[in-house]
Amino acid sequence: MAIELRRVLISDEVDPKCVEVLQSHGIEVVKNTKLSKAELLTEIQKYDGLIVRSATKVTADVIKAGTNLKIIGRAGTGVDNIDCQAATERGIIVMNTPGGNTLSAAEHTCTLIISLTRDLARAAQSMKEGRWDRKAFMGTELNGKTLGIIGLGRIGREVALRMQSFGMTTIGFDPIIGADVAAEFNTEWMPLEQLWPRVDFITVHTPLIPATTNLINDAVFSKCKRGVRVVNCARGGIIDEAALLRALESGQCGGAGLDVFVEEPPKDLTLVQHPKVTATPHLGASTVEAQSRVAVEIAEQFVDLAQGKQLFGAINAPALTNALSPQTQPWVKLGESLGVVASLLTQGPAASIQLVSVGAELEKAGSYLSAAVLAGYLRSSKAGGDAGVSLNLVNAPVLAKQAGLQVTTSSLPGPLPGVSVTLSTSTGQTVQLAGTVAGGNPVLTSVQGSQFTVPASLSGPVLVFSASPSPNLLPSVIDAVGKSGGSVLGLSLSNPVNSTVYGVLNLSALLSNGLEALKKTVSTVNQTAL
Ligand SMILES: NC(=O)C1=CN([C@@H]2O[C@H](COP(=O)(O)OP(=O)(O)OC[C@H]3O[C@@H](n4cnc5c(N)ncnc54)[C@H](O)[C@@H]3O)[C@@H](O)[C@H]2O)C=CC1
Ligand SMILES: O=C(O)C(=O)COP(=O)(O)O
Repeated sequence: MAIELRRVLISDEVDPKCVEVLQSHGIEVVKNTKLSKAELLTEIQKYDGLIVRSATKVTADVIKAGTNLKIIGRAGTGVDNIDCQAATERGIIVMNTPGGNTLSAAEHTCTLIISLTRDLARAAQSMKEGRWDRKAFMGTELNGKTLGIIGLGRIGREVALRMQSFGMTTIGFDPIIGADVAAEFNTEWMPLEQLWPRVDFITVHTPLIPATTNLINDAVFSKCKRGVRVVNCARGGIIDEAALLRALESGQCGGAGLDVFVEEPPKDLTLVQHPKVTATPHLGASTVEAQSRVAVEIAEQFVDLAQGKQLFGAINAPALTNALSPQTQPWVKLGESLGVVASLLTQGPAASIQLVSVGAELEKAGSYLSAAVLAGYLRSSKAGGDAGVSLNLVNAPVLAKQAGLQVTTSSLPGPLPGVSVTLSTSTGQTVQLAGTVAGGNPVLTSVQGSQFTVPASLSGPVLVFSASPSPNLLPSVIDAVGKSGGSVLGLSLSNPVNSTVYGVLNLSALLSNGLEALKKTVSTVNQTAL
């Protein structure tokens, strides 16, 4: 499945290679780093894709204004400047380039740690001012000191390896990376409470999330050795700025290296101008190499998606990850169609959907199949999302969850691949559908356990009905379709179950004269374009 990407806006200072790669694949690119918020709100609707660094704030109103937006790319790591929840709800993919700037951020962190031990910035400044003040700048060695690393992900571990070469002992904490993995980069994992009293330096390498906001605060400083030094090259706010200032003033904190701030650029310069602070203006990723890498990576990730090759770096579209290949496309279409048919055969909101995939080919397909069923169901029943938001594999799972729909998926072995969907409504109605892909096209094989003698094609305009079995049923239905202004391209009828048969008619076009004539012939009838 390719995502149509005709025009992309780059609104932050991204390396020119990004433009080159996109343009060389026929994607029109506008780079404008001077847009005000108001201008961005009007401009954004012209674009299918947006590429940013950390400066552009991609807020919910920008996302809502981006009525054609399909993808937001972050040429870098942190996506806290993008309202990912709003993007997900509108079915917009958010992707970053994890790893492209890791080494630069790690090197910058090490630079700040080393600078702090020798008060490098102030010493250099004093010489520029004509002084030769050797007594004022007595440093400390790193050798033999302990570095506490909070967040042992990509950057944290590179910092560990580099600082070990200065003779530092590295200890760290991460809720996901365990002691065994930490040991691989010679770092002793320990709970925070054990870590605080042991460290001479602390460096943070986590995302800014509720659990890490103000992670280093007054209470933490009080548990550390007097004179502990801290570095934040991750996100402003992981170290409580007010608490840091208090600790610097009291001497509990001996120095801070700050690359990031709660407000960027900071209006209040008290911390930045503090003599014990070495501050840089969010330069962690600002190297020629990192910028070149992230620019090319984000552009290539966009191109891969536009060409339907692969989805890499997406942070909000788990269902899409395995759904892009040409082989999976008919299955996605089947899932959507089953969702639509389920909505046509039920009234009232769905309470639960159970999806069972059959066969080894579909063993790992549960996530995109269920997302496809939900997208089809929600689209058809108009049960999820704002009007005007198109439902897709990105937003359907989250909108279904918001609507309180319980979704379960499982897989069964079987010689022939297939999908079965059981949908129950809050009023106790249940519909069970099964389908498969035949000749590359989605088909319905049964309704309520009753098999179609010939599987019903789930493509194009269809009419779905239920009726009491009777020898005259088919002639009457075909006659009624004719009276309603339509012509029948194909027709499939299920075996009777509980004195009901189900039928799918493939039409040349949706019936323009409505369904009144048919309603006289069958029990329930609906039409839709699949
Ligand atoms: N200053 C700059 O220019 C740059 C800053 N960054 C920032 O650096 C940070 C780290 O980036 P990466 O290492 O690439 O991310 P990562 O995702 O590889 O690692 C982050 C780690 O933090 C851990 N973590 C999450 N919650 C935690 C908690 N409560 N306590 C301890 N650890 C926790 C995660 O489990 C994960 O292992 C991010 O905030 C990113 O935005 C990244 C690149 C450049
Ligand atoms: O990648 C990140 O998380 C960064 O913080 C880098 O930010 P930047 O692209 O330099 O604005």
